[in-house]
Amino acid sequence: MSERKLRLAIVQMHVDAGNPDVNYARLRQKLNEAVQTAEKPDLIMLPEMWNTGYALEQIDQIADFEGERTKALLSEFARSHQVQIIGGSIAEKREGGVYNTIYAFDANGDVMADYSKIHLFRLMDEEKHLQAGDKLGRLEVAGAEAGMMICYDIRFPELARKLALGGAKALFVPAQWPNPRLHHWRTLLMARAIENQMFVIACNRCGASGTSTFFGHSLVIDPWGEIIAEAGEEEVIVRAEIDLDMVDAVRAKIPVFEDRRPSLY
Ligand SMILES: NC(=O)CCC(=O)C(=O)O
Repeated sequence: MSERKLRLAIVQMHVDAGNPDVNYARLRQKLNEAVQTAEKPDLIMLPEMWNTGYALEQIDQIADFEGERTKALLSEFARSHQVQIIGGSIAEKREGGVYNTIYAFDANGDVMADYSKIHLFRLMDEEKHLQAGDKLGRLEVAGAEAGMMICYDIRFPELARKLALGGAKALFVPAQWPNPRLHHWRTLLMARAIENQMFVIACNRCGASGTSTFFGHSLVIDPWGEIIAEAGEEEVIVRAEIDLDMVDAVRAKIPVFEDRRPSLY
């Protein structure tokens, strides 16, 4: 397989709000399922806040301290299976409060990047319980630049554009995006892919928590805006293969980045 190709395994799973022990056990099982294929994935991706769900009233007590429990599990799994992991996001407690943080691991189990959600979602009370991050999510996959955003972040096209201008060819988006906004989810993800001519790989949770239901529909979208893979509403490992060289081909065909007029806007 060429260096620019990536086999993806996207873990669309249920999350038990307020019950980290159940979620860590479920995740371990899902990771094992993700690598039980004839062709091993190069990269596994997880959904947003999979360790605690949106149990925000108790988040201070149950968030993972400095991500230690998560890093121990994901680093060991990445190393022993020689697979990269975009560790969804977790509720992470550190100095200053609780953050909604992605840790990404290379195939040696080392943390290659981290990103804490920078736009907190008021409709789910995030701003009352979480702290916003203050840096961009950049990493390298298959020898190419890539970016990370979390859920509500996709409503901010400037952020995806900034990552694309910085060289990102793929955007990873873990989410807990509930009903009834499936139309927004699919449309915004497709728009980010088309306008930035990049792959968008989005992992949503499924199942119900309290009065919220989550529709899943994890997606892999190519730089032309075509959907390569899409889940339904149930727990599933979505598998897809992408070739990052397609980004250069699409950008050459319609040279949006050359035609920009930043002096006017
Ligand atoms: N967890 C989130 O950020 C949810 C974002 C969302 O549902 C939206 O409509 O935006």
